[in-house]
Amino acid sequence: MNTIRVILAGPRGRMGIEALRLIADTEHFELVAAVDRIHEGKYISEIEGLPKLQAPIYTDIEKCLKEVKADVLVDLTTPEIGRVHTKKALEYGVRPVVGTTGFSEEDLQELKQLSSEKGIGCIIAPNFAIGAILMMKFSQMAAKYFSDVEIIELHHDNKLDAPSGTGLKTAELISEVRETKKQGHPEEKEILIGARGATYDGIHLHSVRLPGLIAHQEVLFGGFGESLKIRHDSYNRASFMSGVKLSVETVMKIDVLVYGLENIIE
Ligand SMILES: NC(=O)C1=CN([C@@H]2O[C@H](COP(=O)(O)OP(=O)(O)OC[C@H]3O[C@@H](n4cnc5c(N)ncnc54)[C@H](OP(=O)(O)O)[C@@H]3O)[C@@H](O)[C@H]2O)C=CC1
Ligand SMILES: O=C(O)C1=N[C@H](C(=O)O)C[C@H](O)C1
Repeated sequence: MNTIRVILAGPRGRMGIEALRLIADTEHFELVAAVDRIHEGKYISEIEGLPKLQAPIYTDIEKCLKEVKADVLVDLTTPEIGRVHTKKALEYGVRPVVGTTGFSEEDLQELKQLSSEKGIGCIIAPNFAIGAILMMKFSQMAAKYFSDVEIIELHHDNKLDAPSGTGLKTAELISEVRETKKQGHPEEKEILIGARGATYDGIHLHSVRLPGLIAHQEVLFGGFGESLKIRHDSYNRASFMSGVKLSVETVMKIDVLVYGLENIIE
């Protein structure tokens, strides 16, 4: 297999550190640079707690893309900077693999257009864990038979975006097949604003944030005298890494933007 040259944005983050380990442990991946908010001009190996990789750190994505020859940019940062990184990578012909969540519909449309104009592959994956992809697929299957559904996503309390990318993607997938309906009593009233959660196409989405959690989601379906619950739990961030690896390998073979690993894992 040819070596894939990777730039990683967000190397000191919870996901970034795990991604550095993945790159270090994968023979055909090479870390050629990292984009961080601080540590301009240093090497990853000089930063305490990070693997001993000899890759330079840049604080400016454009400078990095100009100076470093790379195939793929893996972005694990924040929506504000992640959208800039993704756009710049596409402009410089580097294929983005984006785990960062919180992009708007407009961001996705703009990036999709740029990717197709440039003919450069891009993967935006709200969740890299195989079990989470299956949870979303199974939920879409179930929604054909159960149109009453509520999503509860539970995350650690350092998460910036709500609902989670996974919760939103699940609602999108369900709404593709679900008969549109308003759930609950027609005269239902929220005594406390927000009690029924957010809604996407009439699907209620509830976000829980607690210390001790990592990433969890339940999709609850209700029918006549029965219910179905589909749950996924990530107990550590290593659970996302097989999906990151697959995405880095797959993005090299595509020339459009793919949103969601359910489109890759058949
Ligand atoms: N797709 C998936 O499967 C998963 C996606 N995620 C998503 O990945 C993203 C990162 O999550 P997580 O690792 O937990 O978050 P962290 O907050 O731990 O890491 C984010 C990192 O991005 C860095 N950062 C912020 N601004 C910039 C910038 N301007 N340039 C470069 N780096 C920057 C932060 O640096 P600093 O510390 O200095 O602020 C931090 O190191 C989130 O959007 C999250 O939702 C998370 C888990 C799984
Ligand atoms: O921030 C996180 O931690 C996670 N973010 C992603 C999301 O928003 O769905 C994926 C996973 O749930 C962990």
